[in-house]
Amino acid sequence: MHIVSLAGGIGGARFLRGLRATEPDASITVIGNTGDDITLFGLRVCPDLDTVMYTLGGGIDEEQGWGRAKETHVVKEELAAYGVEPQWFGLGDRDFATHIVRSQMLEAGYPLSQITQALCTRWQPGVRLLPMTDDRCETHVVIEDERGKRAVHFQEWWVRLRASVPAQSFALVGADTAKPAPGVLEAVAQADVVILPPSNPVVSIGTILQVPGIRDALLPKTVVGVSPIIGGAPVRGMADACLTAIGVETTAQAVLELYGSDLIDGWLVAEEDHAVALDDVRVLAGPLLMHDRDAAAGIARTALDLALELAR
Ligand SMILES: O=c1nc2n(C[C@H](O)[C@H](O)[C@H](O)CO)c3cc(O)ccc3cc-2c(=O)[nH]1
Repeated sequence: MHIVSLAGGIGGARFLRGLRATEPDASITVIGNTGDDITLFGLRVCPDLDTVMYTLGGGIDEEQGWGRAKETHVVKEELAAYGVEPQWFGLGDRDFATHIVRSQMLEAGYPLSQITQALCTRWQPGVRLLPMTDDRCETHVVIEDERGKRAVHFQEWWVRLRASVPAQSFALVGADTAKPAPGVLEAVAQADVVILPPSNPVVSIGTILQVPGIRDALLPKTVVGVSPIIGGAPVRGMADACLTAIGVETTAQAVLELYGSDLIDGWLVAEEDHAVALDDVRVLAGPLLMHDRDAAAGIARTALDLALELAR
């Protein structure tokens, strides 16, 4: 069986760990969000690809959900001692090594997809991890603060500002000319089913769907999504701030409508959202909180079973 999944960071990675556990013999291709990528200190950082890679590879800081386990921060402290900005983004020493390898390979001319494959040789995530695109494509956020109306990089809004300044809009800079990375459209064409984890519907899944060609390739497929919203609040993260910015309510119903019934065939919601309904979409209610690995595997199992049933 071949499963394709789209994924952002922490929620997507934990869901994928559950998917891999519940269906260990399946071939799973993960199309990762690279809209969060940022260049810092001359190094290319790909937070969502790394979160998936470390989580599935056993190297993640489990409590934090991102970055490396047993991390130290000597380089960060040394950079701060030189007064080098930004100091609001926490790169650890072990994590720095990943960004150094990636940046060296980019400098040598390798595309991000091949670099990600090379990094995964070490981590053996048990899935094929592909960036959504090899092209540079970054999410910027239009905000208005005491410095006026301006666009900041997504990470500045997310990490430094903690989404406290309302986003007026998001712009995926480079999206118009971006192409899906090699292997992305082929994997989708070969997929038996497609699963959308409970990742951020705007700046993770929504970003991947903006890469020209990806959404269209998914339309004829059986796609099951797991709602990232439970009872009017995000399962984790600040998805509500992102949804509000694009004029969408923070409800499982509104996110389903945002994705659209042309894309979604099955929609998994929490018990309290059992009333969610949309023509041509099979809605299933069940436990949706990923308390631990078993819970994540259970949710992934339900999503996969629904997808397999709908694909029949
Ligand atoms: O809240 C934070 N999130 C950090 N994240 C998470 C990241 O900003 C976001 O959660 C994702 O981009 C959203 O999916 C990191 C992820 C990495 O791979 C590497 C470094 C960081 C650093 C931070 C950080 O300092 N603060």
